[in-house]
Amino acid sequence: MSDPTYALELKDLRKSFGKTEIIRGASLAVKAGERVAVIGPNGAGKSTLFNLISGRFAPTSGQVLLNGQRIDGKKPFEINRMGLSRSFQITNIFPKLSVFENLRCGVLWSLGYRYTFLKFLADLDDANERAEQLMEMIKLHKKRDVLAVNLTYAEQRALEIGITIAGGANVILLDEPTAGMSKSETRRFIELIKEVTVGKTLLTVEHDMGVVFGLADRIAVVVYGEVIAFDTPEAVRANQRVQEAYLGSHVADAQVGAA
Ligand SMILES: Nc1ncnc2c1ncn2[C@@H]1O[C@H](COP(=O)(O)OP(=O)(O)OP(=O)(O)O)[C@@H](O)[C@H]1O
Repeated sequence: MSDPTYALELKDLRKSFGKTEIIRGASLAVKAGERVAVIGPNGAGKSTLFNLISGRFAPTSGQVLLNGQRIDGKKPFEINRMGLSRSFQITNIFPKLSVFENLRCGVLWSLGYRYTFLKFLADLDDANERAEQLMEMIKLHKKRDVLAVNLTYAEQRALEIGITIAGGANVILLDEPTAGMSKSETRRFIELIKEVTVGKTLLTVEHDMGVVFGLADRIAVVVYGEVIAFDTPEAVRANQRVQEAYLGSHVADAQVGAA
């Protein structure tokens, strides 16, 4: 039976590419409103998990449930309309449109096939209003008419988050949201992510341990295609199996030390 108290559930999820099994029975149950960081060594399968959740890949077996409903095997846009939105490491903003226009496109796109042309005209006011609200939330209201191409890198990432949340999805997937940012930009950005995802369920793939410990209520540790631990940052830090499998590496030690 599915449990709608979980915003997102993975049940014995498996994915093979050719003969190689990359995701090997991953299970995870994320409560509504939780912020979860997915960590693990390079090649552990974090991006593949995100691709399975967002519908880019269909699993070989197992289930993915969004708010208690099966979504495995559905198309990305169907999953999006059911309430899950993903932003990519590769930016998906329109460079030649302004901040406002980018957000409005995000809002209108999320309305999808649900409206006819007449309804579209009626919705336009709502979409404008929602785009203005989003602009305030991501603190780009002073850049309203600036073309996205002319924003700083950090501003572009903020815009991308605005587009990701534009449709009002309640489960948000962010792939390395602070990649490429300076330390001070990263600190500000973590606060921004926290603010704009209040009341939503957040999953991030993250390499930066400072971000992980600053953002996550719980951490899912993926090693060799399985979730070997899912617990609070403190408990994960103290977990023997995690230390052996992942945090024991020199690089991770240095990262955790810096956190
Ligand atoms: N489309 C694909 N076809 C074949 N193999 C793939 C495909 N996508 C991923 N893989 C393989 O699956 C494994 C896991 O990759 P994945 O990108 O999910 O790991 P990751 O944990 O996100 O790694 P990183 O931290 O380096 O981004 C890798 O060995 C990768 O080569």
